[in-house]
Amino acid sequence: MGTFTIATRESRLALWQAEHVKARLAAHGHEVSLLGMTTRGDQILDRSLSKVGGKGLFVKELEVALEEGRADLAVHSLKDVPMDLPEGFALACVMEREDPRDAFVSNRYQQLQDLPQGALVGTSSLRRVVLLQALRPDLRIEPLRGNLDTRLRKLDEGGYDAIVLAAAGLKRLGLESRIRAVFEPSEMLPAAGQGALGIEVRADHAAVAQALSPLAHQVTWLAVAAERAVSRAMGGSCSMPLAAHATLRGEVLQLRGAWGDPDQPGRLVRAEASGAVGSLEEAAALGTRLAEELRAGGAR
Ligand SMILES: NCc1[nH]cc(CCC(=O)O)c1CC(=O)O
Repeated sequence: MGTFTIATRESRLALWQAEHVKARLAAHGHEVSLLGMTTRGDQILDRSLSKVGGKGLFVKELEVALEEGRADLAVHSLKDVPMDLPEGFALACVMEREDPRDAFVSNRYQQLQDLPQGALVGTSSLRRVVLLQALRPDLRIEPLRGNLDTRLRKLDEGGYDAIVLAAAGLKRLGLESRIRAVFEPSEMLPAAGQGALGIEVRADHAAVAQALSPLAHQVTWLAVAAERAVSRAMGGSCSMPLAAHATLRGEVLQLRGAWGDPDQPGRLVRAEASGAVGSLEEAAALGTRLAEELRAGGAR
């Protein structure tokens, strides 16, 4: 049995996720402690993330802690993890996915369709912006940043008619009652990896990788391998409005993707691909194929 330290951001959601992994490892007889830290992504709250450096901002400080041996593993929302980890790091485990869908949150309206003409919706995700514009071109969409509690507070203070958040984060924090409606993936396709947790380790740290193996969820891993391959092949970052979502039916992975044109609001390219997959490599190949179809449809 091992003794491990988890590097974690200190937002309520990050701490929930780290505690979740801690409990799972403890149930397998390991001794686990947490090392909380603040990342650049947590500090920069005034600018859109896509303008200041993207996904890596939430991950870098945690990787430094792993590198220096102050921690053995870092728990991430997979959605926030760059497609290619830096040399020397590995994604050792993908855990079972929570609800991957986006949620409509409002204090006055039950669903998107109920919003009046020109209503104000808060989100800073370019993916959500382009998908919302496709559903409701009349809406005014304004940036909304900060951790979950901050975003909900800004809604409650009257800054927006509605906001869109990942259902997974709300459910994990016991805030499910804030969800007025969930968007089905057919109307608002989730981001690659949304709702799944990924655990990063130093690539040479075999003991922790072994301890993590019983926590892995193969069905989720196959799905997110395909989704992340779409992002990788598209050169995806959070400055690209890109969605990718896969579900496994038996052996067949069904993958959908959508790309929004930042220069042409409302224009969306969609593609679908499916195939039997038995390995992460095959799942990733399906994602690469889907990216080719998006490109063939005009995505850049
Ligand atoms: N980009 C922020 C982020 N990263 C992970 C989650 C929670 C959902 C998840 O685990 O995918 C959220 C909040 C949100 O998108 O509303």
